[in-house]
Amino acid sequence: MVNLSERPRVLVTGGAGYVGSHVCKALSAAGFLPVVFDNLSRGHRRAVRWGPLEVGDIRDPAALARVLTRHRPVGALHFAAFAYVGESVENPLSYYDNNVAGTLTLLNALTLFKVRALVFSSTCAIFGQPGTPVISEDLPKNPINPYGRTKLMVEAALTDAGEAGDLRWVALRYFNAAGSDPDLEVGEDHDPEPHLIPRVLMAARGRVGALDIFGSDYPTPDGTCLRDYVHVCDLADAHVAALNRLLDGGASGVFNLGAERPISVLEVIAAAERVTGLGVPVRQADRRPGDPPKLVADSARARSELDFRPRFAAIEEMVEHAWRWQQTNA
Ligand SMILES: NC(=O)c1ccc[n+]([C@@H]2O[C@H](COP(=O)([O-])OP(=O)(O)OC[C@H]3O[C@@H](n4cnc5c(N)ncnc54)[C@H](O)[C@@H]3O)[C@@H](O)[C@H]2O)c1
Ligand SMILES: O=c1ccn([C@@H]2O[C@H](COP(=O)(O)OP(=O)(O)O[C@H]3O[C@H](CO)[C@@H](O)[C@H](O)[C@H]3O)[C@@H](O)[C@H]2O)c(=O)[nH]1
Repeated sequence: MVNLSERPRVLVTGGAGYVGSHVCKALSAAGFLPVVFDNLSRGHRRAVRWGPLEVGDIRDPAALARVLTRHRPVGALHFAAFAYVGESVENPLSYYDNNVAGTLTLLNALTLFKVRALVFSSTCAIFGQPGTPVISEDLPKNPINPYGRTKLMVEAALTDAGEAGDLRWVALRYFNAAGSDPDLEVGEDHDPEPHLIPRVLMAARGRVGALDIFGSDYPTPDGTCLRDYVHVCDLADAHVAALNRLLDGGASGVFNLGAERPISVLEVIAAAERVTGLGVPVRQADRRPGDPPKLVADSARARSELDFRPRFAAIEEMVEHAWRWQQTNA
């Protein structure tokens, strides 16, 4: 029997949230003890299942110092942030405060406690609308919403801090996280829920009214936005690989993580209708400010350096796992 307290501890900010909770499960399976640090503003106590929960805010240096003193982690994974494109356009200062100022406070605490390995949740929203068929790491970064700008600022801070000191870091730029744990131990649980796939499923079940399709006049084949939906469990595996790379002495780096397929809003709706056997009521709506028409990853670098090979690349699998989770939990 493995003694949990002897496992190497890793700090997981935002580990009570959607992506963070799935990563905690993968970290635990890989032999780590995830110590979740979360203010529960958007996460859930019940999603913290594989290690202790420390309730606190990344903008609070004293709370961070207490947790780092108590647990002495070998590395950190940083998910805590606000993460909604539309909300960031409406309330940008809260995004700069939480995502930029909060991360700087965390970085100072990690430096003080000599935690030198950090995996950061970045996003494809840092690119803006590059206009190329797929997005590789080195394309120009011109974010078109405050959310993307906050994440790009953090990448700049990490680059500079890494060059000036001992910090080694990996920024994982996810495209659209989707699906949920097929064992149904954790899932996507936001209130209110802004994301497309859960909202489509809620509309199918009659839990919300008709689904608003934000824009039908984009320069895309069916006029709706194209996104690259990537299964949250595949993202979780990439985090474990990135952490191990850093703990093994590997170099800092940035990686784009997607399933490398463009899927439109209408295609998500069609997949949901196939999976559920239900019709999804829809309504044409205006474009949502801040939305680029198309975001699709080139994940070749992650494939070669992190052995990133999505297990659940089909949109139907992502929708099916999200559907099973919703039916049992919401
Ligand atoms: N979901 C996606 O498609 C996606 C895509 C790209 C990047 N990301 C990034 O991944 C990370 C996780 O996203 P998510 O979808 O799981 O979001 P989420 O809202 O489900 O999880 C974020 C967690 O962080 C916590 N948190 C927020 N501010 C905090 C603070 N100041 N102090 C402590 N805890 C705080 C919340 O309570 C929540 O549990 C975010 O950094 C997000 O920007 C997400
Ligand atoms: O009710 C809805 C909800 C969404 N959409 C559209 O569906 C697409 C996907 O939207 P959503 O699920 O809200 O995801 P994004 O706005 O693409 O943002 C997610 O994906 C980004 C990467 O693309 C991450 O950085 C963000 O954290 C994450 O929230 C977009 O074109 C939206 O306009 C609708 O048409 N109707």
